[in-house]
Amino acid sequence: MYMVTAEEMRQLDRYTIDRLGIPALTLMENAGCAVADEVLKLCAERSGKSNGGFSVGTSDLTRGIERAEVLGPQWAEEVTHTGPGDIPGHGGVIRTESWSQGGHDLREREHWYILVGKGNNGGDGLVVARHLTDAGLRVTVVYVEPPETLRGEAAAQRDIIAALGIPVILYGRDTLDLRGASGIVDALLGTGTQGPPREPYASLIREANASGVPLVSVDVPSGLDADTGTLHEPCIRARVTVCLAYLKRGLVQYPGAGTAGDVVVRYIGIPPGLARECGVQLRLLTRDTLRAALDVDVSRSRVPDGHKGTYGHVLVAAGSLRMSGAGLLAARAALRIGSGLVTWAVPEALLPRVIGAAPELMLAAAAAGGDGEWNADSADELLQLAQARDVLAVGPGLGRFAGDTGWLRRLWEEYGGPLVLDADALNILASAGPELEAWKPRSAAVVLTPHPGEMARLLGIPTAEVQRDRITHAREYARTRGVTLVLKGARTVIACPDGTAYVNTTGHAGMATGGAGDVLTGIIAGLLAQGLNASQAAAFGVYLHGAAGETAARHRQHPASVIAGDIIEAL
Ligand SMILES: NC(=O)C1=CN([C@@H]2O[C@H](COP(=O)(O)OP(=O)(O)OC[C@H]3O[C@@H](n4cnc5c(N)ncnc54)[C@H](O)[C@@H]3O)[C@@H](O)[C@H]2O)[C@@H](O)CC1
Ligand SMILES: [K+]
Repeated sequence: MYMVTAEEMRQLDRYTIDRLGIPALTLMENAGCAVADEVLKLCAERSGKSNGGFSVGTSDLTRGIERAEVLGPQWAEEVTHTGPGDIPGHGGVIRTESWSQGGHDLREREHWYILVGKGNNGGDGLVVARHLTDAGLRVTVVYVEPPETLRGEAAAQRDIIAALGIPVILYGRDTLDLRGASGIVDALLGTGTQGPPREPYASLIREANASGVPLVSVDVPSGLDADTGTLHEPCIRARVTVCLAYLKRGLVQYPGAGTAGDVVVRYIGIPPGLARECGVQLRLLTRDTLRAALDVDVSRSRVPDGHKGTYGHVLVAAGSLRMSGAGLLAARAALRIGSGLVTWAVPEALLPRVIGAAPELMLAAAAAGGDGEWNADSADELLQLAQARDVLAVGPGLGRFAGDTGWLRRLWEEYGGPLVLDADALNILASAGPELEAWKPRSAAVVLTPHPGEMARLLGIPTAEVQRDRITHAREYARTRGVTLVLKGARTVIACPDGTAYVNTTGHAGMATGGAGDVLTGIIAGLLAQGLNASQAAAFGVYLHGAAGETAARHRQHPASVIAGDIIEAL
């Protein structure tokens, strides 16, 4: 599934309207219909009729066109049998699907307020108001600005609402108490928002949040930066966000993801493939994306006559006296993900202490010096060890590194296979600063796996700035440095040198635990060793890491109890 910025969405809208000739009013109609459908589902869930929704012909992609799920006796479609379909000459079934959900009951129970802004988001809201009225709900439209100020398609919708006699009030002039509502549709601000909501929008958003009533946002919660996920003050806290046509980036990145509630992306008539044609390169990372966009064999089939050489040999250079566990976790994860062989290189003095820690691992001593720490002399030994290995992973638990950037530069320039850099290796890379420009470009892949703090050091900016727009920073770095970059944290971003990028959704907050990152390094290295390219290994590795964390949480019965070793065991 593609993810777009507000500007990309505007271009896709314009293309659909101007070049394909689909009228803007049609898109707005579909949008409003889709949102009304989601509101009705919420009503049905609330009344206990939770085994379905009700949809009109503008149905979404996943469920196909012209679906009608039956919600209960008074919602049922009428079916007239005109004869068995298999007897020639007898017609088929006549089925009438009524949008009206009917019943006095519903009107008594459901009174929805539709908060309408001045732009097209408000226009969508007016379509919702009409459809909910037709479905039998009690509806009140709340204009935040005088209705005369609406323009274009939104003005056309305003006139229809007036012609139908649907009750409207003007915020600030008429009395409004949202607390009595059964639900609120937030159609105040969409992708056309500039900066924090101004008055009177801001006050109305605060009132809606304070009402305690379930909120359904149209496209994005009003007050959310659709591109970055930054929350302006104030911002709607939605129960459900019905996102139109394509997922907006801000709904997937925190803190935006935390204020959007359940996000439903609905088809509104814009061809789904248009995003690709228009050059959108950002996708949500799902099994489908892995299969279709990244060509990953998610079933992980193995050749029947394979041997350990078939599945690659990883060299992990990680761990030091005080942080040997980081190295062990990375190396064990590389094994568990299916590498044929894994060699774990440690400083010589550490070797006797880790023998037997994981009998499946091969061990190697590097960085002689007697203090159990890494030093600059180890470059030769590592390069020699790496020659016969398919992947080199460096970084977890290196600790104090007694040397300068020259050590890493040698591994970078002289090792010919894929390189995975994490943790302390990233700090060495960051300290290289602009000198990095002079490093010989690698022909084999580099995968960097920074957490936000490490990313901030790589970029020389504050961590908060990285977090403010994770997608943009990750993509910029990957493109300019020619590396595959995994920016860790909730909703990990995977950015590739060609500009494509993915946002992961697997995993949970319980994975914020010591060593989880080391496990990811091992997973990615292990996938590279098995022949996946850097984008595949990074994306699939992140996806599997999160999915394994979910399995571990179920096993432990609480996410907080998951520790890094559990993630390895759950792989
Ligand atoms: N363009 C299209 O073809 C379609 C657009 N759609 C809807 O249209 C929305 C985008 O519509 P618009 O571009 O009209 O923009 P919006 O409706 O998001 O908002 C624009 C209006 O809000 C005002 N505004 C902007 N920032 C503000 C702030 N911080 N405080 C107070 N007022 C502010 C502007 O003056 C403008 O009048 C989408 O989110 C979606 O809901 C859908 O109808 C589908 C089709
Ligand atoms: K909105």
